[in-house]
Amino acid sequence: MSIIEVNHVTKEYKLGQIHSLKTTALNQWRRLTGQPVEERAPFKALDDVNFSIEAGEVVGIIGHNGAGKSTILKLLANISKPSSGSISVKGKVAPLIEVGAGLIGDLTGRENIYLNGAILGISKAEITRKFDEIVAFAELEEFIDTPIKRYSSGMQVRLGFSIATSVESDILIVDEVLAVGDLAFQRKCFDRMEDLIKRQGKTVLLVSHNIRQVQRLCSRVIMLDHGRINLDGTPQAVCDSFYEQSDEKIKASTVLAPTRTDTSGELELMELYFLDHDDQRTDRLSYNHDCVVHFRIRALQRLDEVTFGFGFHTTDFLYLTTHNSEEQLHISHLPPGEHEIVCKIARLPLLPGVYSLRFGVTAGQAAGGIFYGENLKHFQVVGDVPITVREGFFALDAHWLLEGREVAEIPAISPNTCHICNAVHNRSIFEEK
Ligand SMILES: Nc1ncnc2c1ncn2[C@@H]1O[C@H](COP(=O)(O)OP(=O)(O)OP(=O)(O)O)[C@@H](O)[C@H]1O
Repeated sequence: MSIIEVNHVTKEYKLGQIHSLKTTALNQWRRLTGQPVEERAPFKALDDVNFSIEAGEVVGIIGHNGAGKSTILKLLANISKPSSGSISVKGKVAPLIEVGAGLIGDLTGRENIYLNGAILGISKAEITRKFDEIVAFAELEEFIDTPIKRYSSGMQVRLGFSIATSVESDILIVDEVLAVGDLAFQRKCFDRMEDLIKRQGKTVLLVSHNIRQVQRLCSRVIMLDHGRINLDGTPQAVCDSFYEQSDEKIKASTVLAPTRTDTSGELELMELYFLDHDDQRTDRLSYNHDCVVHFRIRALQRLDEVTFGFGFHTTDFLYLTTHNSEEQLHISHLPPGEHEIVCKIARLPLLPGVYSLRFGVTAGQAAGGIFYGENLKHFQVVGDVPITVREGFFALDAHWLLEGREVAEIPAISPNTCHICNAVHNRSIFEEK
């Protein structure tokens, strides 16, 4: 029997109720002035959702903003009820869903720990036994007798996470809240979650926009799309598909993507484009094929000792690599006017996805450079990647050897002639004799 079962669950909200004050005032005004009052149809945050989870599974829930991720967690934590369908949860749930949820502002950290324990059905004796550990993990020793309303949101999350993960429970439900803490604390939470999962075999449901984190922690991932389950499968398959869909969305909106440039006024970037391996202008480059980046610039004055550089970054500004002309192209001076600079890239090693380009120019002694721009041009890398390459942004050109030889060259069974009976045995039989 599954530990969690979600059967045909639909959750409806009335859209107008989200901004209730504003909507009420607006409707009142319309009634007074004889205008039709806007009545909106109920909106389905979840639409006929079905899944079950076995004990010990670690399930990530991903999807775009408003896909229904938090709504599912709230239903499972019994914070809200489905409009139709049924949910069965067997076991004690420790939810960590909203910053400050379950904490009472006027009570101190100490009082909140006991209160939360009671809500989770934990005895006072157990809480007393775990108290120091909870406070130490949350790093709140100094503030434990301060009312929670004086805590920052990060401090509240630390306390909430520490309580939820210290008490005995069967199912841990964690929403995006972890992103609120500082990086060092996020790391600590991540390590604790790994420990709960790997050593204690706890059932965990995790909502996160941090797909890499989901991929690392989870054994299964559910992707939601407009309140429906779009995919349910292995982290690799579901996260890959999510990346592909996000890349497509980004690609579709890239024309309007803002560029970021900073120039001293000595140089202008006139044009920037790629040529593919067939010398065609394109924004679609092929993985593992040669390509060329063209930069057309205008020097507004004579420039001395010029170096060009460019790099690739992801659409969320993770810098991947840079290359500069310093060692290959010594430009002692560049006269005013237009110039064309070309950089040839051999066997583009970027894995399929959407990326963007940055470009910079330094001249003379100017420490900060005379031109720098990023997000200048989006491009897509397409192509088939060998199954040896699984994740990340680059494919290494690498080869495996077994005892100094390419594995493929060694026959599965190596025949040897037996010196006793003259028959051909495979190597292991021969060696045993
Ligand atoms: N209390 C509510 N009243 C009305 N609508 C709501 C309420 N809670 C959520 N919704 C709506 O339901 C939809 C799903 O919301 P939910 O918070 O589950 O999305 P999510 O996938 O967690 O999004 P995000 O990634 O932005 O946190 C959204 O359109 C949201 O506006």
